[in-house]
Amino acid sequence: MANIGFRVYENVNRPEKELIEGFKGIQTANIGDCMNRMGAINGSIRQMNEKNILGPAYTVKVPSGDNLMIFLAVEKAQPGDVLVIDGEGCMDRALVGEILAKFAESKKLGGFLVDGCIRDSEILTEMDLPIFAKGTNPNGPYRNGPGEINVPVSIGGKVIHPGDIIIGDGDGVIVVKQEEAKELQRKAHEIEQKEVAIFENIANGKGLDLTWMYEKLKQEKCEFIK
Ligand SMILES: O=C([O-])CC(=O)C(=O)O
Ligand SMILES: [Mg+2]
Repeated sequence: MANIGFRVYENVNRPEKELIEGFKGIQTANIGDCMNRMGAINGSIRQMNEKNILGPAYTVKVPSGDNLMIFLAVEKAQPGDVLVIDGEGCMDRALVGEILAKFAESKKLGGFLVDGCIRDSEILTEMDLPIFAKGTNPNGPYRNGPGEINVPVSIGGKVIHPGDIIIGDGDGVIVVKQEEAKELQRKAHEIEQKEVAIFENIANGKGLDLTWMYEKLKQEKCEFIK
């Protein structure tokens, strides 16, 4: 009988490195615009140290305030993997601190995305390892388990599967399925090009084309009052 709630799936279907690297330098906002503005996780999980995150999800599900399985996940993850930790959004104690972060950095992991809190934050914010979390709390975690590794997790309103591509910058985090990555990269580059033209027009004094806005106002019969 499977030990539901306390188990480790050891194999992860990771995307090719080149597929992941295709997102380098693309703003999350532009990727999100190619997903009908539906691709981001909740903004309560934010960048803690100005380091952008990019890599395949290595997921961990832990009970509120317990990090036993996070130690195992950091031990087992591969270089580049992003530790995606479903900590049930707990704000009452931290799940990751200096020890785990330095261990992860020594293993060249891709960073932490925590639906929960971190601590030792003055050190973590100085590190090169990308860290995204909901907040900080000096209360440490328990280390009792249970927990699951490489199961689908719920992070900020989105389901994240092991091997999904995690892309995060100062705006927040977008989650992309491997099979949709190539097309999104192409579309996001198109948006970048369009925006280059928009900014050129603004800079050259040509203003901003607001035809779409006036059409919308007309359609909704917006009233102008003198
Ligand atoms: O003690 C813990 O498990 C969390 C922590 O502060 C660290 O990783 O440094
Ligand atoms: Mg600590």
